[in-house]
Amino acid sequence: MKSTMSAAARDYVRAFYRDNRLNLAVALALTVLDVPAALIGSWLLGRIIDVIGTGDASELAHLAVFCGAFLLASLAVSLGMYRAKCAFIYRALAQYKSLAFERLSEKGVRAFARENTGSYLSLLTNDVASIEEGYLKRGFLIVYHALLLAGSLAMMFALSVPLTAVAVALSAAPIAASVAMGREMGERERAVSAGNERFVSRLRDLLAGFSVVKAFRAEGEARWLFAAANAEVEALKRRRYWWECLIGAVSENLCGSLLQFGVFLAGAWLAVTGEVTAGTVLVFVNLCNYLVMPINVLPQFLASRRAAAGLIEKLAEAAEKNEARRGEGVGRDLAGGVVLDHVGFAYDGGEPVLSDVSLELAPGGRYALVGASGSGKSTLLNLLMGGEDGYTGSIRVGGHELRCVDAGSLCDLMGLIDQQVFLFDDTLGNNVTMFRDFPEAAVLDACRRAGLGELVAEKGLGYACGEGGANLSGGERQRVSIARALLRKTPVLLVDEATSALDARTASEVAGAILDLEGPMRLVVTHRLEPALLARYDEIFVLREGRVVERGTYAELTAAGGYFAGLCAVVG
Ligand SMILES: Nc1ncnc2c1ncn2[C@@H]1O[C@H](COP(=O)(O)OP(=O)(O)OP(=O)(O)O)[C@@H](O)[C@H]1O
Repeated sequence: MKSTMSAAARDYVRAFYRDNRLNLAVALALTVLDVPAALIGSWLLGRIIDVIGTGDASELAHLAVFCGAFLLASLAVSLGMYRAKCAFIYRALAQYKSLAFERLSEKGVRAFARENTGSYLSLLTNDVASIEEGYLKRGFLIVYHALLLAGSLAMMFALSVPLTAVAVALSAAPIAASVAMGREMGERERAVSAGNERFVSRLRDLLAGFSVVKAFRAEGEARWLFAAANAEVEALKRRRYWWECLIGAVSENLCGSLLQFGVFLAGAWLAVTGEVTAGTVLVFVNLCNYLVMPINVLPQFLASRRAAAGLIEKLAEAAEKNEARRGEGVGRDLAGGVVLDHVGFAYDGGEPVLSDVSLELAPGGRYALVGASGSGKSTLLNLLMGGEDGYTGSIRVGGHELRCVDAGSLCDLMGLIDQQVFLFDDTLGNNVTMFRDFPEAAVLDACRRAGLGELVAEKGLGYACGEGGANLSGGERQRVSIARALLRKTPVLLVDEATSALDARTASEVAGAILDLEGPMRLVVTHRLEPALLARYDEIFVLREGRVVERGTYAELTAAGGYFAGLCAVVG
């Protein structure tokens, strides 16, 4: 199984064993010891029957003492085994999930824009539960049952060769049936994983969009969407469970009844002819259970383990997709500024969203990007954030072509104040610092400049923001995003309609605060065409259907009386 795994998937398997080999070794050693315990139990039953036949009371007393000691010893072995297994399995899972999250957090920014986060939720919840059951727990059970099968056969062989031959012959058909059916199990397990992924995606959307659903009175439709996803995943689980039961029933009926009756009858005949004792027949009948069980479960367990290995592979593939780009580092002085030269861009081979865009943005400069809705403003900011590589022309950042710049270095350069603000269900302070260490004075200063001064003075940095920032107003949420960007002090600040949720006065104050900043180059997308603010930009770029149709200072553009002047007239 290991050889078919990719190198990336093997990394995840290695995460199970990191600093966990001692737990594994103890668990395996005690699993191995548990096998003779089961076989000795069968042997004891046979001995007791034979002693009854001889009527030797003192031998029976010895056996009773031995039985007591044996039960205590096997209990100790079992408890030790379970404890070591628990220690191994749950450490392995914690390490596996940590590695998965570490790899996901290293992905490029475009990964989270383009991929379905529902699939990651499923990979880290449902699939982890399948890996726990199918890969880790069943791994031990496979060892146990394989040894039990081998040990039972060896013991049978030692007790009676002809009776062992009968048992093996009667096991052949059910083994073949069980192996053949086990293959289908893997398919069904994978189908359940894919169904879980779709279910989690749908549920996440319905819960995240709950307010929209309510506002639209679309509860009935939401229930229908949920019901469809729910029914699909449960139907897939039903198919999987049915197959599991079918394998069990076929193996148990074919193997269990046929084997036990067959061996019992053949053993009785050998006992009548004096070849074996009655005790030996009883031991055989009991050992048949240890043949039936492994034949019943081993193909299933091996199939589940293969299916679970497939889930590890799936996670490895998902984590590798859209990996953050490693490339050239760019100095924070941003020598040469940001230069776009005849840039064009289209989403997924569609119509061009940007065409022939050429801009020069100097370090420390103030630039505004204006244009009607859908003219490509956000797309342009997204390109500068490294969100898409498929542009034509050239974008040079500090002298380096953007698509060759290291993703981490680009993040250090670019701060984004976005339209949509994500807030953690945590304190105001942690939401501003994003859990990183900053001097408190710097945090307070950023809050004050972002217009959060009053809130912080009244409620403090420890104020709980609530889920998604539910305890803050829309404007306060946006100010948190502005405070974050101010605190990071990146050389470039990209601002996408950051003041849209603020009232006119606060919006002007916040936009003014961004313009007042010393140091960063600012590119501000704005629909607010306030003359007092627009007059403060070094240059305004006017986008129309993806093209820069006008550029200049506010005074120049208004004097020209073109498209920009028209936009100002409409908005004003
Ligand atoms: N991820 C995407 N995939 C496909 N098309 C997209 C995507 N994002 C935006 N578009 C399309 O690209 C065009 C430009 O969108 P963009 O968001 O850049 O415009 P905008 O000027 O920022 O608009 P607004 O002012 O309304 O925010 C639109 O036609 C939009 O539908």
